[in-house]
Amino acid sequence: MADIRLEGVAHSYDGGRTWALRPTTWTWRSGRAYALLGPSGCGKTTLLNIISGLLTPTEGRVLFDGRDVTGVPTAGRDIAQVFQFPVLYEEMSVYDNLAFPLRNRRRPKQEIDRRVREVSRLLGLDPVLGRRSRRLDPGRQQIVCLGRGLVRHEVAAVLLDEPLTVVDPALKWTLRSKLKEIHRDTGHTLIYVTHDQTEALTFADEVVVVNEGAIVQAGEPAELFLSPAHEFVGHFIGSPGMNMLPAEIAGGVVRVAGADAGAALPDTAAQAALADGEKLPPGPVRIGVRPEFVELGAAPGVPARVSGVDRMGAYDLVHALVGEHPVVARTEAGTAYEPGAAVCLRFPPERAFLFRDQVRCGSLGPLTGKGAA
Ligand SMILES: Nc1ncnc2c1ncn2[C@@H]1O[C@H](COP(=O)(O)OP(=O)(O)OP(=O)(O)O)[C@@H](O)[C@H]1O
Repeated sequence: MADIRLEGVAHSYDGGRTWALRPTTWTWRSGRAYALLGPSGCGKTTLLNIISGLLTPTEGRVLFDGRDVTGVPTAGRDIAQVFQFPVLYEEMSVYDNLAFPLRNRRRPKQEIDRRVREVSRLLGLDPVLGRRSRRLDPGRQQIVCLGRGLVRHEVAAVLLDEPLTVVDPALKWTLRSKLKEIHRDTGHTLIYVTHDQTEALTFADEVVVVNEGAIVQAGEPAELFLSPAHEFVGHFIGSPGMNMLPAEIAGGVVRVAGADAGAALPDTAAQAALADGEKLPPGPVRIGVRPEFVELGAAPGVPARVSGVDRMGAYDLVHALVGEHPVVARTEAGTAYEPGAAVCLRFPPERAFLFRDQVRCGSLGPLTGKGAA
């Protein structure tokens, strides 16, 4: 296993006209389980193929434990890769497919047998160990591919590119928890590519969110949910995603639709650019607040009108309009709000953030003195 470092890595497929991956510096730390999360076409596979050596980046360097491997092909990198669709030796038995990476490296027979049986047991492959791979359905074949990717202890990393696409939805949950179990057992560095937030959040120690060829934030699942650093993370994670409301900072106070929503507190990064005690500059911002944290009630607050209620069973989603801007609040099931009702919205200080040019610059603080709720 190794720390895998990307230094200023960027990639263009068309001679620099467009960039599938914009200059990226990032370290994948040895032994951690990462999810690489982002929408289709954002550059996830490009990034993965640069790590595995299937692709040489247009710019930058790839380092494995400090060793420059930028020009080293896949075979010289000691990487295991599992693709979206099964790639197996179809005429070989499941046992032989699992044993293949170990035999290839001339591991002792006993060790091979022990590892194959461990992985087989964890992935539920024992009943089909002797069967030819082509006789299995595609879902089972993909599980064999997973096993083959995980069978070696000493790989630099295991890269998984949407590996559960062909697997039955009911089995996905089981397999994800098996993957975690195998990860705990082997301590592999895992990088798991997905565009599915549930898959990413339930699997990874750390989720790396990519959008338009750039890493926009990385963190533990709770951090991405509770403290998004970029509007994209707010939208993409959560269901429904974060509300974004246009607002204005004036005299250190954030105003929305004529009401004071809270004090404008700069983030640490924004604070560093400001003189001691200086406030966030006046002007337009967007308030980001998750539906889970929007409070509905009587004045004071930001005036809104209820436009609809979705009864979800376990909870309700109350849709409201602030002027013409939609806001969703998640409430307990059986809320009494009806479409057309006037309501006031409050955004808890520690749960509402301020964004400029999509990047977080601050948060909403409690109002003191005049205008305080
Ligand atoms: N071989 C290629 N030649 C030209 N353009 C490519 C090639 N592979 C990918 N691209 C483009 O690069 C961008 C990033 O693609 P990439 O496959 O890395 O994204 P992704 O996030 O993995 O998407 P998906 O989830 O759909 O697989 C996209 O605009 C894609 O069209």
